[in-house]
Amino acid sequence: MTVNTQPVAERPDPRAYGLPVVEQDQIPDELRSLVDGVRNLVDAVSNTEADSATLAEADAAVRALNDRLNAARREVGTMVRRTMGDGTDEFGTITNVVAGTTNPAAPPLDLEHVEGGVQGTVTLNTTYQGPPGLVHGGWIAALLDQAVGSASAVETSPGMTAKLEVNYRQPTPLFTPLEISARVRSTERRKVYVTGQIRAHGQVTAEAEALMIRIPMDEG
Ligand SMILES: CCCCCCCC(=O)SCCNC(=O)CCNC(=O)[C@H](O)C(C)(C)COP(=O)(O)OP(=O)(O)OC[C@H]1O[C@@H](n2cnc3c(N)ncnc32)[C@H](O)[C@@H]1OP(=O)(O)O
Repeated sequence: MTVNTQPVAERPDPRAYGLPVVEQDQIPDELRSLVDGVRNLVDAVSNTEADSATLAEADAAVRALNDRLNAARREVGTMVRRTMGDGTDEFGTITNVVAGTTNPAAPPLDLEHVEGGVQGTVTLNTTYQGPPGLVHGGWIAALLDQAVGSASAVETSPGMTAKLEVNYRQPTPLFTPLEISARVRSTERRKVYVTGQIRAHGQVTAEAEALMIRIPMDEG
């Protein structure tokens, strides 16, 4: 049977779709620390003016580490279950490029469930730079896509983005706390209409209107 009612309280368990699931609180502290360290490493590499000898030494060390870490890899599609501050459970892809717990390319963004959707704060460094000192427009869209997807998932059930329209109202600055928020506005069968905003210093810098299509769920 296909679920056509909304909102739905139950979320599908990714294990039913053959995907491995890791509990967020079972991710080792050492891996969390490594992710943070590599995030800082990417920033350092992006901006370094170190001499050639230092660069060659760093290159050799990083290549050796790659070999050691690649010796044991997770399955593609591995999911992580996170319990938000209010007790709502959310499943996400563990390497999601915007909010994946183990992905150093993902900025440190934790979206929390609030009435009608989600919100969170993130500060971006030059890894996310587009124009000088400003966030790349593609990353602005990515942050909004994640926020509308997460809002739709926690307010209804997980889905895919069918449409995302972004309005870039003001330049979005680096090194500034950005408030990311999204709210579900309405639902119609599997269609979920969501809006999202990014604010810096209380001013909207970008906003989105999105259509999410909920994944059809078989109920036995
Ligand atoms: C916590 C997790 C957060 C994750 C956030 C990240 C989200 C993402 O980035 S997802 C990745 C980007 N998106 C994609 O790759 C999606 C690619 N597209 C697809 O897979 C499909 O087109 C998909 C799933 C959107 C819809 O396909 P399908 O499930 O077959 O839906 P379908 O049965 O055709 O349509 C269902 C309804 O949606 C409508 N619809 C579907 N696509 C669109 C569209 N693009 N525009 C308008 N309406 C649409 C249909 O008209 C239909 O409406 P109605 O109920 O009125 O008849």
